[in-house]
Amino acid sequence: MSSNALITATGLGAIRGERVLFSALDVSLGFNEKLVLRGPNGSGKSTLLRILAGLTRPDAGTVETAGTHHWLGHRNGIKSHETPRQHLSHWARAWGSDADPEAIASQMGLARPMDVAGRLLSAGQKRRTALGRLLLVDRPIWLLDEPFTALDSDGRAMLTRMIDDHCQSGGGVIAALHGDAPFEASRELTL
Ligand SMILES: Nc1ncnc2c1ncn2[C@@H]1O[C@H](COP(=O)(O)OP(=O)(O)OP(=O)(O)O)[C@@H](O)[C@H]1O
Repeated sequence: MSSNALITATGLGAIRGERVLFSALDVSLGFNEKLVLRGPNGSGKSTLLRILAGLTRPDAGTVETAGTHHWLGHRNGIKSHETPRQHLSHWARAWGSDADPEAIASQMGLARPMDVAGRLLSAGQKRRTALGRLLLVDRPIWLLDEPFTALDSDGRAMLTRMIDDHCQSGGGVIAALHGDAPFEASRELTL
């Protein structure tokens, strides 16, 4: 693996049913890089992110990583009874984080709904809660599946700053996106 890479994936292939989603695909992510994944619905962006996160085995190829990752899928993963404070506290404990979950929730614009159950949160509040997990522990690789979904303009600006800060401090991001990227992408990969 290149010493300049957070991720080096080589010869990746994924077959779903009769369909080859991709084959012989090489993907790399360098330090400070923002790689945007593009492609129509069903082209395999989520599948590729899951493979890079080690959640799904590729049908061909290898993935090498030089660090830990955060993966954020389409679903926010917040239980119906769980408040933003409880959700972030749970993951802070699970990951041995020293971060203050309440401070992170506030930073994510969740001071008001801090103690509101997940089932009552708006779509954007749920997404902000899920995004707060990225700040609980410092992991160099962020794998984000349509992370701007449901965010208002302030939320989009906030996530853009988070991504910029993360990459400026040596991390890398791969994000599947539809539409314009609110941040300046280093590279794009179309499936
Ligand atoms: N476990 C599975 N079994 C069968 N087909 C699957 C499975 N997982 C994914 N697929 C199919 O693989 C294709 C790629 O799905 P994927 O979610 O990776 O696409 P995507 O590019 O992320 O799409 P979108 O832009 O709609 O989110 C789809 O046609 C999907 O139905």
